[in-house]
Amino acid sequence: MSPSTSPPFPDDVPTHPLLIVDFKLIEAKDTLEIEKLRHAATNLGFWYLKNHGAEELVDRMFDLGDDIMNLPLDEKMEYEQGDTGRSFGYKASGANAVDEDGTLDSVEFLNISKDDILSYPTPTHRTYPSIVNDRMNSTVQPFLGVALHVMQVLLGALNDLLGLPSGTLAALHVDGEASGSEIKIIKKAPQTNGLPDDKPSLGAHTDFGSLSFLHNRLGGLQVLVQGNDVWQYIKPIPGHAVCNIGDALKIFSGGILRSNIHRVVAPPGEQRKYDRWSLGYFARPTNTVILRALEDKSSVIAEALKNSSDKFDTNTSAGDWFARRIKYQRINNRTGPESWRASRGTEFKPEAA
Ligand SMILES: O=C(O)CCC(=O)C(=O)O
Ligand SMILES: [Fe+2]
Repeated sequence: MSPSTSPPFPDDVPTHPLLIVDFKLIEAKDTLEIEKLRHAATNLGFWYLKNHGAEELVDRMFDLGDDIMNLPLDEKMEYEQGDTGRSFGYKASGANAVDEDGTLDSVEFLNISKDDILSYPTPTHRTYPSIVNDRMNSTVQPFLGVALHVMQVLLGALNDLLGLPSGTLAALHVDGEASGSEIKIIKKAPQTNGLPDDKPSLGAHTDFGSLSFLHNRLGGLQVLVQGNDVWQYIKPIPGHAVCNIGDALKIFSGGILRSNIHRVVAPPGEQRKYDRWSLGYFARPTNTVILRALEDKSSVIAEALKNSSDKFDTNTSAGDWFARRIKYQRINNRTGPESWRASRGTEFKPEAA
């Protein structure tokens, strides 16, 4: 699993270079670094983040993931997320569609709710395998602590870039108010089902929430850059997280921030023979927050809306938006291509469906 024991990322596949943002400089309110963040968040909506302070905890979370995924399937299935649009818990490989034809996904993951971690040992939403509980204090809570700090600093910087009154975005993401925020540990075993390597193991999507903080060791994550019809890999760089903007921030910002489409395929080259792990923290707004542009709070956003045909007013709460997207990816809820369309977010273009 560690970078030293798996083959290097090949140099003959299409990759997309991301800007590297230094977290410590953002924290110190360095003007040039904040400009770099502005560029990344408004153009591709993806960037590398270095000096985030989570690296050692990420390794411990991957060890936890390994122990969880090695549990017998029937034990993991006791914690299955179900078909009602709930995200927290276990999802077996093949439980979701990756496209409108209903092709099955090939990743398994465990999602652990921020609310459940903060309220532990009292569950807010649900319980988890005992391996998670056993490492709650030593590993899960410390990782969440770093992730929440990173999110709070980045949300603060984006808040100011959008010309919002101080604390506006923070007030939409309050710890202790129920939300879809979660840690996600994903395993993709080497492809054995004869599917070609470029068949997505996790279908093309935009992220559902506000900001994502992603860690991976092997390649497989790809972005589709606007104006380009070739999917490009994001090459993992040791010690660097990948951050990206999700639908909620795109909508709050009236489209100023970009929520870009991405997917996961088999790792490239020799890496394809190895298990691929990824770990994410997904920050999402409080469930009751309505997803609409914050034009009444920022002249910058109001101005962006004037020049846009989209009014960014979904009339939907963050909780409902999130549940809908989860629910209609589930293969058990599939009636036809319309189910996949019902699971789409801001990336949805009828002509591309
Ligand atoms: O595994 C990855 O690298 C990306 C996962 C992802 O995009 C997601 O879970 O939303
Ligand atoms: Fe994603």
